[in-house]
Amino acid sequence: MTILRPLAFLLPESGTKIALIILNRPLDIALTTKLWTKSMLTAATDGAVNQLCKIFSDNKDDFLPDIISGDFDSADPGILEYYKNKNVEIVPTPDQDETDFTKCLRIVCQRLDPVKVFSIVALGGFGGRLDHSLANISSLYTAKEMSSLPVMLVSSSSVACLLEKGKHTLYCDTGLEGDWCGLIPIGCPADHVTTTGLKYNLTDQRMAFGELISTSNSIVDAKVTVDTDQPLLWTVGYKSSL
Ligand SMILES: Nc1ncnc2c1ncn2[C@@H]1O[C@H](COP(=O)(O)OP(=O)(O)OP(=O)(O)O)[C@@H](O)[C@H]1O
Ligand SMILES: Cc1ncc(C[n+]2csc(CCO)c2C)c(N)n1
Repeated sequence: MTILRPLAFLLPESGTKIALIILNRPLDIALTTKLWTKSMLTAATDGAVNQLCKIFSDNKDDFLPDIISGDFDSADPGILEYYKNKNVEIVPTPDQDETDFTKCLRIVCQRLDPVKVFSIVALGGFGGRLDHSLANISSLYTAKEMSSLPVMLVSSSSVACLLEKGKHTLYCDTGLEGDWCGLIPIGCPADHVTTTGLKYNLTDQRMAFGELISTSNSIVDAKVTVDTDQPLLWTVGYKSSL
């Protein structure tokens, strides 16, 4: 059984440290700053350095990532040079069979101390290109082979993480949960899914695209349970402040 508080990484408590991966999507200054201060390790993937420079143009030295990785087809060469001169570690990941995010996750999982970090947060998971967004979800599957830490994909209004087959207790008690959630059988159908704590619960039901997927659902109990025979994507909206 796993226990997860999916939005804990958004709380200001200093005891809950994260590893932060910045993806190449427009960044929100307030959210990025908040997550940065909670990070023990920060990594930027390729074109994400352009996004960092855009929002922190006047104070980018206060937000130097620990690692910049990628195939470097998107990062502005001048910006990359800037970070290199600031002694930021640049890790080229030229392989063209995996996305920069998957390759960055592997590096981060090798470097982080799983005792000190309670989750890996990837900022900029959705929006823009659908192929990238789907690849980012696929990376959540790959990440399960790299680390037992939860990986949270974050966009401007949604958070998503992968629930492996088995029983899960999700504490949705941060006060930041939005008014919608979803449970999606994205890799393959799940034949037996039971939930509690949701407005629309499932009772030993089959979930599959073209049959039943759970969208526009909502949390009605601070404790949500999910019992599934296949991995499911859990997604929830969040409010940017309490
Ligand atoms: N439009 C997008 N939507 C969601 N995620 C994105 C998008 N664009 C980029 N990303 C994420 O940011 C990472 C780094 O982006 P980058 O600029 O390197 O994209 P790319 O060069 O087009 O593709 P790749 O990252 O696969 O080499 C990607 O691996 C992906 O996870
Ligand atoms: C079947 C298949 N489809 C697409 C790609 C292309 N691709 C996937 S990830 C990636 C890296 C992008 O930075 C690239 C180019 C491939 N290799 N194999």
